[in-house]
Amino acid sequence: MTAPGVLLVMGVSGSGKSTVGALLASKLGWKFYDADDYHPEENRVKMGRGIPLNDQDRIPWLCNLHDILLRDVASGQHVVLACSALKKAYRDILIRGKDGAPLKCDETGKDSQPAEVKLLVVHLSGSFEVISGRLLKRRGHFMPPELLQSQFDTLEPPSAPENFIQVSVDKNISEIIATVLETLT
Ligand SMILES: Nc1ncnc2c1ncn2[C@@H]1O[C@H](COP(=O)(O)OP(=O)(O)O)[C@@H](O)[C@H]1O
Ligand SMILES: O=C(O)[C@H](O)[C@@H](O)[C@H](O)[C@H](O)COP(=O)(O)O
Repeated sequence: MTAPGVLLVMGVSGSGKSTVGALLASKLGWKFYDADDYHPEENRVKMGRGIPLNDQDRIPWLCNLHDILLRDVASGQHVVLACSALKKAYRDILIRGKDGAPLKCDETGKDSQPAEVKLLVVHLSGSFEVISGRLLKRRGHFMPPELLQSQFDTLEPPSAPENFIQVSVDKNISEIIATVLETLT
């Protein structure tokens, strides 16, 4: 497979995005972003109070991430992004920004290309039981485990024509990493 500009590691809270994403970035020598680090304070406070985010809360956050990805990809930087990206519309924003794919003109203004991010989505998929068990053991994180049901309710697993693979969280971390790396080669 031609390497995508960006590997998006997505899934509900506790599915392993941060752990898997950071390891993949380190193995690949790619830059790593954890989308959690880009939430505005009000989103963190809201989640910390046990209130799920809504589209209004998430869209500006995703637009900001799209801009960061586009900037990196344009400079030839490959990136791994760990981000919940629960809905297809959210993944579309990561790829194209909020308003679809604006045309990016070259200096002469003659040729243009869509300002899209080429994404391979890695969906870490698992049961409520397995993931809630992991969240209950996780310490020092702002996301309360009680919000997990809302994450499952919101989740739209990727499907064709999205460019994606689904990997079970029942595998151990090394197996997950190996599966993703095999897909990339
Ligand atoms: N495949 C796995 N097998 C066992 N434990 C895992 C696996 N993936 C993640 N974990 C553990 O589950 C917890 C949640 O993982 P984390 O990477 O924080 O998830 P997320 O970023 O999706 O919220 C962490 O304690 C992590 O060590
Ligand atoms: O879209 C969302 O509702 C948020 O992104 C939400 O998913 C949250 O940020 C993380 O799930 C918490 O962090 P972890 O995913 O690391 O638990």
